Amino acid sequence: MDAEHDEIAKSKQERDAHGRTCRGASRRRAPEDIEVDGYVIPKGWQSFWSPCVTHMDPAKFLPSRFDAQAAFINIDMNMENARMTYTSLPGDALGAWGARGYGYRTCDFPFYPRPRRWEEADGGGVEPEAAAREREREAPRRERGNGNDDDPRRRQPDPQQLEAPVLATEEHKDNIVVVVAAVVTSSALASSARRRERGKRRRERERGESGSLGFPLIGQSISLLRALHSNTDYQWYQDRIKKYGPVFKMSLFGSPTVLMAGPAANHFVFSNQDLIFTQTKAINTILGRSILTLSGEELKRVRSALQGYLRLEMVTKYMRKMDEEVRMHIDLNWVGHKTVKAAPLAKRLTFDIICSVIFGQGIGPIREALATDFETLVQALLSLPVNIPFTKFNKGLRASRRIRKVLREIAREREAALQQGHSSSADDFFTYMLVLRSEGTHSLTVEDIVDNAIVILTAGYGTTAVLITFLLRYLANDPDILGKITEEQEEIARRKGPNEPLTWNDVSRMKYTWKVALETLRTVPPIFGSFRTAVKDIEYHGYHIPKGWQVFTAQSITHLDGNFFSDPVKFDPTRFDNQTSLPPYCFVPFGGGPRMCPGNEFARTETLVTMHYLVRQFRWKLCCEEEGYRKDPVPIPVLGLPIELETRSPPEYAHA
Ligand code: HEM
Repeated sequence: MDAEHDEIAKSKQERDAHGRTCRGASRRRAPEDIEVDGYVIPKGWQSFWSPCVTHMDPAKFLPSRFDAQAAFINIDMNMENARMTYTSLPGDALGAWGARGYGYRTCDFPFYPRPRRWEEADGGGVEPEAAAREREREAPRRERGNGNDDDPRRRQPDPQQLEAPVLATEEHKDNIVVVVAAVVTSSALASSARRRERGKRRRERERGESGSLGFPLIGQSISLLRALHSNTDYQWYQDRIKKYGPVFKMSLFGSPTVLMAGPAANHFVFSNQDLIFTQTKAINTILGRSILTLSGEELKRVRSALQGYLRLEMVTKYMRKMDEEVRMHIDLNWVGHKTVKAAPLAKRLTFDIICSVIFGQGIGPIREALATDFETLVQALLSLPVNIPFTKFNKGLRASRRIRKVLREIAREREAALQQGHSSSADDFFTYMLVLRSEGTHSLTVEDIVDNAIVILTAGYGTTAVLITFLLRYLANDPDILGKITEEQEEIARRKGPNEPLTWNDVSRMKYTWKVALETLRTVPPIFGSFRTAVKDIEYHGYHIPKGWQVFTAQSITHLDGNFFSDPVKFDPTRFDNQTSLPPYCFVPFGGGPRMCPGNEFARTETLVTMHYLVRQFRWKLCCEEEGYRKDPVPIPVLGLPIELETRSPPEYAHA
C-alpha cells in the first residue's frame, strides 16, 4: 500500500516538475475595471502571465536542473508573482503553479485544494479570521497523521506569507516588465502576421490567385446582389479591390469569376478575342439561342444584321414612330395628373417605343400582357439558376415561354405575309430578319429570330427607361441645368410648325441635353457590368485566367474614379464638353469593342425626343427628396420616383 502511494506521489512530482520547465503563457480578459495594487486594468483589457517568469526564476527553482522535489518545496514561494494575474480577475483561482494555470481554466487534476487557495490569496480581501478558521479545520487532519508539516507534500501555505504585502517592490517591477514585454511581443507578432498576410496576398496576386471563390454555387452572388440592392456596389468593389488588388477571383452566379478593375481591364474585357460574350447562366437559359450565345461566323452575321437594324439611318426612319409614341404617352399618362410615378411611366414609354419599332403596327391588344411578362423576365436575369417553383428564375422561365409563344405566332404571320409579297423589309424586325435570311446574310431559324427579338426588347427598354428616370430626378434638383435644357429645346421648337414631329436634324441639335444625359449615364449606369468567358487559359498582366472562367468588369469602378473624373460625385455635364479629353475605356455606359451596345443611337434618340416634350410642357418636383434607389439589376428609385407636376405651357404639340 505504502509502496503504491509512493509510486503515485513520485509520478505526480515528476509530472509537475516537467510542467515547471514547460513554457507557456496565459491570458485573461477583465470583465470589468479591476484594480490590482494601485494599477487599474480597464474593462476589456487583457492581462498576460507566463509561468516561465516564476518557473525559471533561480531564486525559486534551479532552472537548469530537473528536480521533482522542487515543485513541492518551492511551491509557496512563487505564488506571489503568479497572483498578479489570477487574483486580479474575479472568478479565477490563484496558483503559484502556472504550467497548467489556475481557476476556471485549470486542467482538471486536483493537486492543491485550489478553491481554498483562491480564497486565501484573494489580495487584501483575505480575512485573517477566515484563514485562521481554515487552519484550525486542517489541524486535526494533520494530527491524525494525514498531514505532516514536515512533509512537503502535505504542507499548507504559510499564513504569514499569504498575509504579507502582495507584491514586493522588485517583483512588482518584474511584473511590469513582463507585461510590457508581453504587449511588445504580441504587437510584434501581430504586425509580423499582418506582413505575412500581405506578402501572401501579393504572391497570390502575382500568381493570379487572390480572392476567394466562397461557397459552391452561391459564392459571392448573394453578397453582390445585396450590395446592388442597397446601392452599395461601388463600395463592395472598392473593399475587395483594396483587399485583393485590381484583379481577383470570386464566384458569381454559379461560375468562377475574375473581377478586373480599371480602363485597361475594360479594354481587355471588351476587346480580347479569347473572351467570349457571356451572360449569367440565368440569362442564357431565359433568353435562349440569341446573339448573346452565338460565336464565330454565325455571331458576326447576326451581329451585323442586328446592327443594321439599329444603325443610325434606320433610327432616323424610326423617329416618326418614336415621336408619335412619346406624345401619345404624355397625353395619356401625364397631362391632367398632379402627381405621377416617373419610373414605371418611363419604362412603359420605352417598352411601347421598342414594341412599335420591332413589331410594326398591330400588336396593341397584347402589349399589356407582354409588358407584364417582360418585367418578370427582367427580374429573373440575375437570379440564381435554381428552377424550383416560385423562385425568380422559375417565374422568369415561365414568362419567357409565354413571350416566345406570342412572338413565334407573330413571326410566322410575317413569314407568310412576306412569302405572299405583302410586306417589305423595313416594316418590322421579323420581316427585316427574314428578308436578310432569304438573301443569305444569315441562317437563323424563325425560333432563333424570335430569341433575338426577345434580346432586343429586353435590352432596349429597361436601360433607356433608367436613363430617362434619372434625368428627371437630376433635373428636379437642378433648376440651372433644367433651364439650359429648356432653352435648347425651345430654340428647336421655335424652328418648327405646330405639331410638326421632330426630325433627325432636330435631335442632332440637342447637344447640351445629351451632355446631361451622358453625365446621368456616368453616375447611374443602367448596366452595372459586363461578363465574358475565357475560351482558353489566358493571361492578363501576369494574372492567370483558367479556361471556362468568367471575367467581369463593373462600370462604376471607372465612372466614379477621381483619377478620371474630378470630384466624381458631383453632377457636372460640362465634363462632356470635350469628350475626346476623356481617357479611353473609362466611360463605358454602352460597353466597348466589337460587342458594344448596338442600340446606343436608338437609346439616344428616344431619350432626347422624350425630354424635348417633357421639359417644354412640365415642371416637376420630387415628392420625396430623400428617395434612394436600388439596382434590381437595373437602377430603380425605391418609390418609383413620384413627382408633382405643373403644366408649363399650352400643349400646342398635342397628339392630333
Ligand atoms: C441607355 C440605354 C442603353 C444602355 C446604357 C445600354 C448598354 C448596353 C451594354 C453595356 C451592353 C453590353 C456591353 C458588353 O457587355 O459588352 C449592351 C448590349 C446590347 N444592347 Fe444596349 N444599352 C442601351 C440601350 C439599348 C437599346 C435601346 C437597344 C436596342 C434597341 C440595345 C440593344 C443591345 C443589344 C442587342 C446588346 C447585345 C450586343 C451583343 O451581344 O453584341 N441597347 N447594351
